[in-house]
Amino acid sequence: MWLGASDKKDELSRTTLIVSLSTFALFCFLWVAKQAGKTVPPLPPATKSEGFIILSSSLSVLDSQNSYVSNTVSAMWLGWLGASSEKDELPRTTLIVSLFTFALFCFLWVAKQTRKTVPPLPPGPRGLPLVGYLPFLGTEPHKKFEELAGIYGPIYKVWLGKKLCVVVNSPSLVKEVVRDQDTTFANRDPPVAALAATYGGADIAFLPYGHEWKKLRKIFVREMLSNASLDGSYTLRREQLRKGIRNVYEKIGTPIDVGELTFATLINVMMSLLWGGTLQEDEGANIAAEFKALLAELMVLFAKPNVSDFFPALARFDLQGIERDAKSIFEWNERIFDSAIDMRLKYLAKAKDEGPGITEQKEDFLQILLELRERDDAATSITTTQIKALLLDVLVGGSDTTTTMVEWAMAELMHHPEAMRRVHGELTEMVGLDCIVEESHLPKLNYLGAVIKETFRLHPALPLLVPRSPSQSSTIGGYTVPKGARIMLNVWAIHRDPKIWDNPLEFRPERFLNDSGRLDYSGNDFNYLPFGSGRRICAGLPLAEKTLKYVLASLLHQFEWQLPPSTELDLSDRFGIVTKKRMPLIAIPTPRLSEPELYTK
Ligand code: HEM
Repeated sequence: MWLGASDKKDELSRTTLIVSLSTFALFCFLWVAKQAGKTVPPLPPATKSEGFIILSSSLSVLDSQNSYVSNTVSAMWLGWLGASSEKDELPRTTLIVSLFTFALFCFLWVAKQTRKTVPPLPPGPRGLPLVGYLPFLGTEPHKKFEELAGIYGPIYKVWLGKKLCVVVNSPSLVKEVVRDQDTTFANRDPPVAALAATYGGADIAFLPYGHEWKKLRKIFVREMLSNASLDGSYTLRREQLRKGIRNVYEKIGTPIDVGELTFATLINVMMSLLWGGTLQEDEGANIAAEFKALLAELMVLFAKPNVSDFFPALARFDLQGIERDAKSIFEWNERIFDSAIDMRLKYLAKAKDEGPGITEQKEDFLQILLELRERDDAATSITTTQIKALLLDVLVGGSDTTTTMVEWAMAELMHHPEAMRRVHGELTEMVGLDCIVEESHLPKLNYLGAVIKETFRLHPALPLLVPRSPSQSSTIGGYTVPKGARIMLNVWAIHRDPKIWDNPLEFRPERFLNDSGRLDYSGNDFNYLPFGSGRRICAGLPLAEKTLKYVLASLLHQFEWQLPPSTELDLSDRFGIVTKKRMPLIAIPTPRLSEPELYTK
């Protein structure tokens, strides 16, 4: 079959084989003819060249059952090859040529087989020399990637400058990445700006998979965000949220930027979880305002396409100054963290002098982390840099994402009055209009839960998750994914795939009501992945889930929200590290609750 095949790639090795076989046949013919015309010659003196030894020993193996014949034949070969008779010249040359050609054939065949076992790179659009597909990506890469999925299928590649990106668009291939080969794909591919702003990538989000990442993640999930720790910090969250609600109440009847209000509230919530009341009231307020500006700037920097990321050879020139700006944010950040740590240490020293009891109220994240720093055990103790990296993960991971989702959910509800009525109905029934929402109410708010899930489906905050990178060359969907490539899991396309979702572009929370909880945030169903999946799934998920529902339930329970007169609701988005509403949601609150005191509690 192979000899008759017309595959051009096989042509060279086929020709080589044919030449080698025919030369060998010619040699056999000449040798037999020669043997027929003479008697067996006496044994010549052995000439010990390497080739003779190999040849003789291989013949011995072939004929190991008859050592006499074997010895005789090998002796003949040795003698014949070593002889200098002119009569032997032709068959000898023929043998050498045939052996050489045969070896060449074997070499080509093995090379071809090796090539065959390495699958090709995924298909993908052709780009321009040097810049690849960068000029065609536009300002909405998530939509462009969705469009390309329609053309190239469940996996494709794009070259962005010198960076090979592989985009995975189907649940079954996402599963190959985050479940079947999760360890291999558990590295990140941090952009230059992220490295500059996160202690060189020393935080959970950007550390490569390995011991340090596992240690920090364990501390984050088991110590900082454990159920006990979250329950214990409820009063901190409640206090900050109540402050936010009071703020809204003071502006009743006037247009409010919902995103701005939520962001400010969440920064306060996160800072309170980080270091509680360490900072004085007005100092805390100043720092919260500074952080707000800092994070907003950081998000802009992270979202900017950076030449240094696409052309690593140019990174040291920092052509756009992005690394420089990220470093200056980092320094600012560093000062705030240092001062909070310093104040806490002074407080602890004072507490030690003044006797026990005073430290008990401070079970915030900073306290947990400082206690870990004091441990002698290298496996669990952490450095000051790691403390700051973890604090940063809470602030960066927790504020912009959650704010974005509050804004989207509010906007979708205002766009779908029937869904808004249902949410209000549920809140009235489960909480009542004579008291305020507490976290204990949240599990009962099923419809609001479905609204949030549907919002995540239509508007995933990170539509391509946080890119991963394989630690070794691997195969996904039958294609090679080389070590170090950037892997983007296209949650945006999966959440909008009509083969998976009925009328995917419609906002229909009901689709999550009757799924018996199958579609949750755990990342086990690869059709629905707003928080990612596998080892690298969002580390802040328990806090995110709680905070988002708590903030939304409170804003919706206590107020009706209307658009300002003669404005229209805009539901378009703007791609970024977190993909948000293009236009801020501006809405006018009016009170829903019976007693004004309920707003100032
Ligand atoms: C609505 C809110 C949030 C959303 C939508 C969100 C989404 C995500 C996503 C998609 C990832 C990447 C997962 C992957 O690669 O598979 C991620 C990672 C991460 N998130 Fe969140 N997140 C949210 C809130 C939070 C909060 C509140 C925190 C911290 C308290 C947080 C901390 C982190 C960290 C540390 C990582 C990196 C995990 C790792 O690489 O191991 N996130 N998040």
